[in-house]
Amino acid sequence: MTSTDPMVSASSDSHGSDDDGVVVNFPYTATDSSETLPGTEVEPAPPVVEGEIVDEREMPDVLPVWLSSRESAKATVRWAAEYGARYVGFHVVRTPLYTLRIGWWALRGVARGLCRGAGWVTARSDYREMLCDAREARDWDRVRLLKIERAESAQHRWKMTGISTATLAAAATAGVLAADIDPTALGWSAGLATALGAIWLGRPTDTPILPTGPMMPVRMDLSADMLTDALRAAALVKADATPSLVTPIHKDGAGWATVFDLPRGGGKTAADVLAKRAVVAAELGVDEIQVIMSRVRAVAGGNAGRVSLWVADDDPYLGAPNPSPLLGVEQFSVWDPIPFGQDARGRRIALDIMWQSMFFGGLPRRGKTFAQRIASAAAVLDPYARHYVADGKGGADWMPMRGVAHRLVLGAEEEAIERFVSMLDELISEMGRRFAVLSTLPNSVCPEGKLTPEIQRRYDMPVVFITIDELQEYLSAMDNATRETTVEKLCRLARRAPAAGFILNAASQRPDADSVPTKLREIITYRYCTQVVDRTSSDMVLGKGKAAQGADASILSEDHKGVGVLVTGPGSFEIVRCDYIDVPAFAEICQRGRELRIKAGTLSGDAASDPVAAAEAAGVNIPAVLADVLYVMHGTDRMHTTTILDRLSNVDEDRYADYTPERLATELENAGVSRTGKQVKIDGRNLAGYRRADLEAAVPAGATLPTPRPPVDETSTDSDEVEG
Ligand SMILES: Nc1ncnc2c1ncn2[C@@H]1O[C@H](COP(=O)(O)OP(=O)(O)OP(=O)(O)O)[C@@H](O)[C@H]1O
Repeated sequence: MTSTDPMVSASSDSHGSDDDGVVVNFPYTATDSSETLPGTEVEPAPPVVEGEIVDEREMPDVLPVWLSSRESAKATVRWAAEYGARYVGFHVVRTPLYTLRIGWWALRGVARGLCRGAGWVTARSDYREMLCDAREARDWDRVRLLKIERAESAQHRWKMTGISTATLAAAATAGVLAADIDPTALGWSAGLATALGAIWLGRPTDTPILPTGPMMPVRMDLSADMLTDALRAAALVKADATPSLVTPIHKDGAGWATVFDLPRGGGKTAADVLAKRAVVAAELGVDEIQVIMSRVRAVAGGNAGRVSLWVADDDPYLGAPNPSPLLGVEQFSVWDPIPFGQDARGRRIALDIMWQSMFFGGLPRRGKTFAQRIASAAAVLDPYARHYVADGKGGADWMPMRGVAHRLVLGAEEEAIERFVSMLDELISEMGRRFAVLSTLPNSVCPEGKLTPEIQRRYDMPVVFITIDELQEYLSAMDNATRETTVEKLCRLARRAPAAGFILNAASQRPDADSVPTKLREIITYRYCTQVVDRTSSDMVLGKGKAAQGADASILSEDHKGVGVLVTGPGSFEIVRCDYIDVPAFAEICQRGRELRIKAGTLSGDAASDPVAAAEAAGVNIPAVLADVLYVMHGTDRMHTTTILDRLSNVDEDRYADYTPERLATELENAGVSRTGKQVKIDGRNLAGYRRADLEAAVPAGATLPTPRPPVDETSTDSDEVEG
């Protein structure tokens, strides 16, 4: 997978039990992958660098490990600088304590110096000891001899002391007179020398002058012993065995990295290590979110017992949101990888979405919709992508799509469900038409039986982007039979339609079997899960057995907004911090997408006839309540007031929660709406409500709808059996 946009230098890592095609997190392994990961951009890994070689087949490199890449060198220098600053700060704070301690040493040194005075004390104690010994032995000759020697040596010491003192005094005087040395400076120097000498004499021999203390700038310092202990505690390595470090443990970015082999004879595999991430993390004294592990496969020189480990200094998924690179892009092609987010080390993850389908799940308010919107936003910037959008909640999340979506279905009431189902039918018809056309094309034009960018334009087959948010709202509101056929239709769209240029992008909140039908999930190729409560829920979104392989979204916390586990293949996954596109930014992207479509003549369907989108594009000011009511009435000619109020609350609870029918009527009247009738009949029920035409009539003049594009041959066939 390649990126055409230089901004999108994408990569994807894997921690799975079989990292097909992704770069393992350890940057010193060249290609830790066995095959190309479908859809994730692989950043070319730096060459293998071995510090202390365990593998005899490889020669040691000249440079140390930390100099093997610019990132590693920069990280090490940054770490050293931070360490240095902490070290200095640590001692500066303790300066008063050091002053007191050194003062005490000096006093003690002076006392010792005075007492011992150039060996007098020692000489006297030695003499006494020898004299005692001689007396005890009644060796009177020796006693006499010692006394004579003592007198002589005392004479000698006095003489030497006198000579030394006289010499020092003469030298000082000569220095002062001849060399014009300032006597004060001399005095200070002598004082300083004396003080230093005293400190030296008074210092306890077992105490260093500057103590070492707990001043590491990072929260985690990985050592070989710590790693071995952790693996032993996790029962991955026996008590008498040790893992072999393939690369030495070293600082790598905001963490510590190594590649290690499990010892033979222990009966454990790299997959066992990945499955015990939480235990390894606990034993290392960090959160499991900080432990990034992956297998190193044979293609990268690895084996079934080789693990690449990176332990982050801190939680790598927190911090200010990362704005999406799409915000600054004028136009985008869905045939290119979509910038999606970043991995733990800040490396870009891009998704190649052609021929894929996507599913997003997880607990509410963790960033599911935001993540789902990234792919849709990229496709909005492609004027040759046609959007079908269904939002079961009918909130404000997808409101900006009104200006670009060929079909837009909001809410999950009975009538909305009907429109949702007919949208799926329309898509399946279109899929059939496309396969019928593709099957007639010569091999030279359609070599793989799939859509190509050329076929896309020549045969009017825009890439179809199907966004379904809050899928559970639709499925849970349906009767069993309808649910079953709907799931079947979705499965057909996810399984067959990608070859015809259909990309399904669905999201569901509740990770249960009804909301995430297993047979649909298993067909979907990319699955993304934000925080969930347990491993079972995580598996519900990501696939059976994924948590056991390490792809476990229950390790995420409430603070991990916009962070999720992305599964991109049978054995590949990554924890991704998604790029950030909020609703205003998404609205700008949709505005741009609309302009691109008008220019390319591809604006179609609902968006082409939406008066509010046209007015907004023309810069005409529309009262917010009028725009919002028209939005919630999207696709319907009339609506009961109660339904409008419910839907308005979904769009903006703060604004509309207190609205009563009377208040709504007043606000709309103030916005220029004149009702041709106050009652509307829907499904035989005649209640207070509004007609869409009355509201549209109130949209200020000046909003011109774009010229409709030339009619497209909509001939469709129900046959979708011609596979790509
Ligand atoms: N990539 C991100 N970076 C930082 N914060 C984010 C990111 N994505 C989402 N958030 C934050 O998380 C909040 C919830 O996001 P979102 O609406 O997508 O949640 P959700 O899971 O779809 O919730 P629900 O199921 O209720 O619709 C957002 O309002 C935003 O503040």
